[in-house]
Amino acid sequence: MSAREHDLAGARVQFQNATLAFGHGTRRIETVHDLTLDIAPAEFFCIVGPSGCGKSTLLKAIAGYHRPERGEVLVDGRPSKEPGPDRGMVSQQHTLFPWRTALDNVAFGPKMRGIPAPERQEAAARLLGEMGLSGFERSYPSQLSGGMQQRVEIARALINEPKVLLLDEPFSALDAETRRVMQELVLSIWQTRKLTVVFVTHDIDEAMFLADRILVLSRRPSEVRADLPVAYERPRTLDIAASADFVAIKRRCLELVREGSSGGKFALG
Ligand SMILES: Nc1ncnc2c1ncn2[C@@H]1O[C@H](COP(=O)(O)OP(=O)(O)OP(=O)(O)O)[C@@H](O)[C@H]1O
Repeated sequence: MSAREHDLAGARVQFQNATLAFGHGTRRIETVHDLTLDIAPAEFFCIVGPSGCGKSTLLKAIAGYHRPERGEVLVDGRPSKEPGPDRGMVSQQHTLFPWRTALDNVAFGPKMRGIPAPERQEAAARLLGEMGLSGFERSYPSQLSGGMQQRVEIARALINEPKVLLLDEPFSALDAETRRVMQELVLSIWQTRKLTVVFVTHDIDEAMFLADRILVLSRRPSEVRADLPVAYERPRTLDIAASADFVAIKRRCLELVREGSSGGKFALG
């Protein structure tokens, strides 16, 4: 691995006894309680759990938008105190500037960092090509489908050469077919760039298709219900998905999330 490749490879993400909360006193809402977690460099890590348990807050803590009340959130050993280009985030909401073209949206980060126009535009065009959007550089977000807008969002995160890609239910608004294509795209980005990916989803099938590991969280204030390795080769074909072990992991995930949603007790050993 060259020095540059080493520079670009994924970062280690760690939570050390981290408690995440909003507000104070009687208005305090604790989302995540005393979480200790180690996500390896270049791991594809999925988080599932009941609605409102704090999955997005976890991603925001890694991104540096939310500081832990107690404990630490570390990226390559350094506390994540503020957002930075080493952590790119894509969510379900569209956050593209509607008045900028796809190219200018993607080139916006480098523009803010003072990268000259020809260089940033060339990099943005290259990434849009990689996302399958050649020919749409001059299109505005309103002229693109939901899936195409998400491709632009991903390109906008990738142009900063992040070591960690944070994806917050990025495909939940897309139809099943587009969603499957986008999942393949994210896998290919991850495999090519060796990034660490932290992916939040409500969809266990999506997590099973993508993840090296699945973290199942309980209801708020959430704690870890299970941390399940999904050690299957990719692509995960129908044969793999139908195997008894694979189905058993999926079933366990589903039961844990359902119990979490209804407040039931942890029943599986
Ligand atoms: N800025 C904020 N101020 C106060 N409370 C907040 C804030 N952001 C989130 N919360 C609360 O924290 C809790 C966790 O929210 P979060 O969005 O992290 O959950 P989630 O698991 O991602 O939910 P969902 O699956 O529904 O997207 C919720 O109860 C939410 O109302």
